[in-house]
Amino acid sequence: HTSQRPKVLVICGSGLGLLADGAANKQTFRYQDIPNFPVSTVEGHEGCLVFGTIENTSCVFMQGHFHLYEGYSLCQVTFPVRIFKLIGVETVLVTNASGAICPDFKVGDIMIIKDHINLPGFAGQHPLCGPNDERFGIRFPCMSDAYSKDLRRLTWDVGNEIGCSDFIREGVYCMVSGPNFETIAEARMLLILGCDSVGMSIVPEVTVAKHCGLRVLGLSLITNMVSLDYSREEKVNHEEVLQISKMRAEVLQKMVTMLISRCQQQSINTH
Ligand SMILES: O=P(O)(O)O[C@@H]1C[C@H](O)[C@@H](CO)O1
Ligand SMILES: Nc1nc2[nH]cnc2c(=O)[nH]1
Repeated sequence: HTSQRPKVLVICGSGLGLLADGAANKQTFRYQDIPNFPVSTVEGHEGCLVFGTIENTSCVFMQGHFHLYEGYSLCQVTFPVRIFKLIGVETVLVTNASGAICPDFKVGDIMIIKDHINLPGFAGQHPLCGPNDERFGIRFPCMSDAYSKDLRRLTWDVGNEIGCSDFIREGVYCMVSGPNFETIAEARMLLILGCDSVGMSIVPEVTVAKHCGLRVLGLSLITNMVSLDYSREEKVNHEEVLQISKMRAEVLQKMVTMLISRCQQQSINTH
């Protein structure tokens, strides 16, 4: 149904579907119309695939991704990554919303993901469990460089250029399965473990992307501060997450659009 053959996949997290707005020549398909594609069940995830171009780079945007807490297996959650690998995608830009564990972070910060902790993976919920499909990658992939250093550096440069260096951070993202937000004891544990932010997504997709040789950049929008203190009265909710995503969507869109066009200009080919 499309002649576009994207080189870049952008996965839009909660409330971040607007990231596709920077693309030209758009063609949109609903997940529900694509055979065997999962459908989005969470508010803030439109459930559409948008093909388009940024400068001369062909891209595809997933407006909404899938979560364990929706009842999907990790095979279903990561299925689109392998589809796009087969279509010819080389770079994956994942975005999501997360809560700050690092007390120095602020709501509205954009955290460049330096590394992650795959907490469900520790408990055997891992997308690469089962027979290894050698067509995609090796049995024991290395994850010590999951997030491209070149793309992280480029993100700092782009952030400085568009004047948002004040709210760009870099840190370690931890995935939990959700759907509940953290207890205070859990949040304190995550701080001790070295996590800077916590959320419910993208680690399975990044793991599968890295396994099949894709280059990955991860940007996590800090939508709330996670309570580390029993005396704190504020309570996090999904509406607040969506509200902050909406507030930052425009700047993130500018950043993503510039990053994609810069990648093309500099033709960074290292993974
Ligand atoms: O889908 P992402 O990871 O962007 O969104 C986070 C995790 C939950 O889906 C939701 C909770 O508010 O935000
Ligand atoms: N687990 C988790 N996911 C989030 N997504 C957005 N904020 C949060 C949070 O505080 N905790």
